[in-house]
Amino acid sequence: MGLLIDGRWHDQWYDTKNSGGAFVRPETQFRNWVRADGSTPFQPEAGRYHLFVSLACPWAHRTLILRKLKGLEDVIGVTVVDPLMREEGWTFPEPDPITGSTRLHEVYTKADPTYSGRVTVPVLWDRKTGTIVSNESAEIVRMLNREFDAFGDASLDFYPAELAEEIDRLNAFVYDRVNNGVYKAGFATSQEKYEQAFDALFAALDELDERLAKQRYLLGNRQTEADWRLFTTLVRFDAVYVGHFKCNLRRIADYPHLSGYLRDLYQVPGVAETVDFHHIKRHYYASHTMINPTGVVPKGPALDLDAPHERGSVG
Ligand SMILES: N[C@@H](CCC(=O)N[C@@H](CS)C(=O)NCC(=O)O)C(=O)O
Repeated sequence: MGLLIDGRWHDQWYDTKNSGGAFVRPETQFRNWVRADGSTPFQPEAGRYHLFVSLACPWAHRTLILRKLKGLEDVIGVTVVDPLMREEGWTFPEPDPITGSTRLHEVYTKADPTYSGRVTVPVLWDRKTGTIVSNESAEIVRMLNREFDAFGDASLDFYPAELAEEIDRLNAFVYDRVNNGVYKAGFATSQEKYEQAFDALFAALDELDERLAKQRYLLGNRQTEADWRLFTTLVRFDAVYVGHFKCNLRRIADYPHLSGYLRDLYQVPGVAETVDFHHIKRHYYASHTMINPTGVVPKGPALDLDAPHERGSVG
């Protein structure tokens, strides 16, 4: 695992020395937008854009879910990286047909030969101009939700204007405490920073569980972007974060409402196809050798996400 400095790859892990043992996620750098109104150089077109994802990564997973639900599979192509992320960072099992790269950092230096920063998934690539439009999942999902409606299912809107403010507010809370919260717990190198992240995470899960006692989804009776952003962390939680990231006060299976809510979302047609537990477990347990030096991947836990969710009558 490493990063690019002036376009050159360096194998080096996150430095937590300057932050008292806390994991601090760096800002994403490619922040352009595909816009249907022509206000940017990136117009929506079928076959023009391509996603580079890891099936293990919760941030990339958001983009795969939106692509699936919005019916954009024939419009936007996908390349999946190898589950293991080691000395060379993310790599491709065979040279990527879109850019000819064997490692994701080559995709970054094709876009910007002097790029400095981490090489992360997801990446939204523009085949026409040979560059990265965005490597920020939160913004890619917004593009997929709205800007490709000429090609996908325009009747589905996961970020409706009347709920936008509330979605943004919940997203900020869920990002800090849950999505990034599990990483802050798992990547902390001091007891204190780990415990802070752990306490904040479980207080947030308790609050979300209570909220979901009264309503089927986070914003009421319709699925929104906020649900899919929470889902990708919940679905990894019992398989990986409980053990590997030491988030073990409770499992999602122990929460009366979050557990059914997770199954409810998992059973939305098409979503289960975006979930790959082999990639998920192998990536985390075998890539983070500073946390799990043997790289041995646990066989369990037994999960039954196809069990009845009984959420239809909530709210
Ligand atoms: N803010 C980014 C974060 C993406 C991210 O951190 N992805 C992880 C995989 S789960 C990654 O590629 N990490 C590689 C690294 O940090 O070197 C987003 O949401 O798109």
